[in-house]
Amino acid sequence: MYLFIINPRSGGGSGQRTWQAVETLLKRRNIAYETLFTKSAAGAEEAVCGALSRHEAWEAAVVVGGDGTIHSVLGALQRMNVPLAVIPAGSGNDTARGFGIPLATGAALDAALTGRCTAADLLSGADGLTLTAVASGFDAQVAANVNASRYKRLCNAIGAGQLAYLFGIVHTLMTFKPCRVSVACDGREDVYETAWLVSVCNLPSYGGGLLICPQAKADDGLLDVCVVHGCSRWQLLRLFPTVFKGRHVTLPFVTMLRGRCVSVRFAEARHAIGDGESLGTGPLAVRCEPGALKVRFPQAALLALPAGSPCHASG
Ligand SMILES: Nc1ncnc2c1ncn2[C@@H]1O[C@H](COP(=O)(O)OP(=O)(O)OP(=O)(O)O)[C@@H](O)[C@H]1O
Repeated sequence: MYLFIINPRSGGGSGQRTWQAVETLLKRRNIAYETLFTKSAAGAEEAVCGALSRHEAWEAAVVVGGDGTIHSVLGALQRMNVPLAVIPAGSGNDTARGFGIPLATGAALDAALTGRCTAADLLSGADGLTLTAVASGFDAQVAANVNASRYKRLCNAIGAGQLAYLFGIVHTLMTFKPCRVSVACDGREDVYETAWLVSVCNLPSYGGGLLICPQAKADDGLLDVCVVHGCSRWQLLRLFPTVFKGRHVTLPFVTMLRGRCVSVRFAEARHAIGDGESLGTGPLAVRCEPGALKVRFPQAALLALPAGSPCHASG
């Protein structure tokens, strides 16, 4: 039995359209499933636990949505020990990218139904669990500015949601000020006087494919950290195109770290996001929870994730 968790609003309405396509395929293939439509992140965990308690043997809980929707159900899936599968329907879909899950609906459904499982790490902190990355500073401010903007609604209305983030980057670049940050990684503390951003990653990308920590692996028991500091606005702007290929990591104003426990303390209040969702403006302390979540991924992605094993029903 599969539980489909659907956020119709994700991807500006793509969740609803994607579910309609999935439903047709499931009926055609005679697959047994239940559905849970969630209206907001608040209460999603409880609703998922309630739905999962009704049966013993779940093959997987399949999220039809984006990274934010996945974020809202991580605690429930970990608690109920049910594998996560994903049909990407968000705007970023970095969880899917990180596990080699295709963005095309039919192929993603195949992976959900016939894929293998890996025991993926999670980031755990005071604000709960995160699967992709916790980002603080400039990137999180871009997200906050875009979400509060009029241009986001305008761009979504004309079907150009990604354009809003380009506006957001330019808007934030003009107003954001770097400041001192202290980053402690497994007990070793470093201070950066003019830091733009600190990203703590479990998967390589966020923001719709920005390879901020290209070496991050979901199942290595470690968190990868990227600190951008000591550069001008102009240098930061020029850094962006290089992040699509992960080539920024060798730049002199980029420091990469790796560890199990990471804390980040900016000298001034700075926004933070986990899986793209707001975590407020306080200091961060996150640790890696190795192998905390089973995730289904396609057979074809086995080379990238060698720890794959057959998925077993859970209860
Ligand atoms: N379980 C949920 N059900 C309904 N709405 C949710 C749920 N979890 C989060 N949300 C809200 O829906 C918004 C959009 O969902 P989601 O983040 O999945 O899609 P997206 O933002 O389009 O894609 P992505 O996160 O991949 O960039 C979230 O920002 C959040 O406000």
